[in-house]
Amino acid sequence: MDAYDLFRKLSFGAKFDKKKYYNDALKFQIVQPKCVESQPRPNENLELIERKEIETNVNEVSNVVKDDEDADSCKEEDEEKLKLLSCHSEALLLSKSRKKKAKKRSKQQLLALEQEQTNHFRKVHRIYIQGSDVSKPFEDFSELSSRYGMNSTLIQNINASGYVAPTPIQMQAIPLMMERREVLACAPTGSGKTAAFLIPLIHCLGEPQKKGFRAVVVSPTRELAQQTYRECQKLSEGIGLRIHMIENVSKAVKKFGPQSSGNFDILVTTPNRLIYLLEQDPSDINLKNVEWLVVDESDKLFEDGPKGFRDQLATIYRACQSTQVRRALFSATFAYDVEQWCKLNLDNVVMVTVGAKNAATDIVGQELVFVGSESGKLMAFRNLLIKGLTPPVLVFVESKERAKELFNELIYDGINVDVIHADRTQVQRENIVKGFRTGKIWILISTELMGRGIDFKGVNLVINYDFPSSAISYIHRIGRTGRAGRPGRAVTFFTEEDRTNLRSIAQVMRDSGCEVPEYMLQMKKQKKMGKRKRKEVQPQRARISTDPYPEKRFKRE
Ligand SMILES: Nc1ncnc2c1ncn2[C@@H]1O[C@H](COP(=O)(O)OP(=O)(O)OP(=O)(O)O)[C@@H](O)[C@H]1O
Repeated sequence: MDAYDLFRKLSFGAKFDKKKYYNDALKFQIVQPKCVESQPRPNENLELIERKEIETNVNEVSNVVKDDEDADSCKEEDEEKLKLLSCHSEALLLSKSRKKKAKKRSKQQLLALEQEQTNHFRKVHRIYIQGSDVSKPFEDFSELSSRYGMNSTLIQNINASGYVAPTPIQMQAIPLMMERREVLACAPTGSGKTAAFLIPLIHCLGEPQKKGFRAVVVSPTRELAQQTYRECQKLSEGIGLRIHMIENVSKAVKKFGPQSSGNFDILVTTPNRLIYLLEQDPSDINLKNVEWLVVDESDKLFEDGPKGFRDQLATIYRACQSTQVRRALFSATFAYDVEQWCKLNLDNVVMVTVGAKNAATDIVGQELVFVGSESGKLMAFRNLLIKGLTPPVLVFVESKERAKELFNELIYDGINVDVIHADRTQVQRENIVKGFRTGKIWILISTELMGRGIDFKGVNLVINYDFPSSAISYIHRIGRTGRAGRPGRAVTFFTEEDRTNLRSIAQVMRDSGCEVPEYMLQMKKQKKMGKRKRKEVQPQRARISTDPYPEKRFKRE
């Protein structure tokens, strides 16, 4: 290859200003010589013949030289070719890697865009998360079949329950549990937490099996366990899973003990009954195949002391020995202890919070009413009755004694009222709950027993006859109204003696958009106290009575 060839190859595709560089282009044979229309001049022919002769001579000489140089020039030619080839392959590689990078960049951009959309979606629904690789929330129940292959019967059951769209906690907690992630979830009262854990649980268990219990749901009260049991039955209808409660411990030994068939899948229980069976020697219930352990009202169950379940919960955890066990904790209120425990003990836990932590649901209109004294409470209550109340109404008092006292006062007013507390028999409690649900009972007086988790549809009004002992208790009590998006109302009586908790409850009210007098928020903050001390600070309330000496203080046994 000569210099001309090489130049032609290297300049292939390049554009020259052929007018400006005509002579050079001609020299390198990039353009054809312009045709001369005129005849050659007479001397020109001679010149041409001479030039041709000279050229032939030169060619001959150069051919001789060329023969000698052939070997060398071939080598050079090869090298040039190789250079060109390597240039070409390098260019190819470069364009390939550029394409790859562009593809990667566009994939990253797509992922970033998707993440931005997900973040926006969470922001709109006030879903806050903590944890790594958090599953994408979903918007529509039908997505569960396309994303997770959810059983169509389960989807039908969800629709049959009247759940048109998922609530925010369901949007985020369901995908997490479907992907078998351990979860600590905190969402407002009445926001559908029960279905948020039951739906993925039913999906994950799949077909019924004969391996004994594969899921355990722990609730703090029997009433709540019964309610969860019913919801679980409703959602798993037609799937065949066997759901049980521990009705009677001696029957439970036969049903679930070592000699049993193992023909059961989900257990919904309070801690005490389960502990009784676990602590028999040998144990009367086997939890070694448990795949899901759900703790409802987790902050309550984590409380220690005589009313707390912390020790029982620890025993239940130990009994669920499978390395495959996944745990999920749900509550409307958040406790620092629970969060720390989850961070330490759960596997790559995801924490989900909907709305502000420890906030009252904002669809409940809340009022604080100063009633002066205990006798003032009864008057204020009767005033509300005179103005007209729309049942069902739930009234909270501090203790079972006070529940009985108020009941005895109201029963003579000819009101359709009943009372529920721990001294009533199981059958009585069940009948009362049923009566209140079906509208037979209009006003139900209760202790803290009904404060958490109970879902009475359409409770119009909650009256805190006795001031709640903490902001947490207030949030749960007033959360019995304003559920599943329906509006509600809560009236809280207070006296001079209730100033200890007034500030924190006023703050909860302000945070959920209610008006409260400024002085309440300016009151001195209470120091953190131990349980025993808090009990001592609880006001000694006068007996609820219209007898001649209602203000007489006395100590109840
Ligand atoms: N997606 C949904 N659409 C409409 N209603 C729903 C949906 N999910 C649940 N519900 C209904 O909302 C009500 C409250 O649900 P649930 O009892 O689970 O609330 P919760 O968050 O557990 O409240 P709490 O903290 O008081 O225990 C129930 O009546 C339930 O049937």
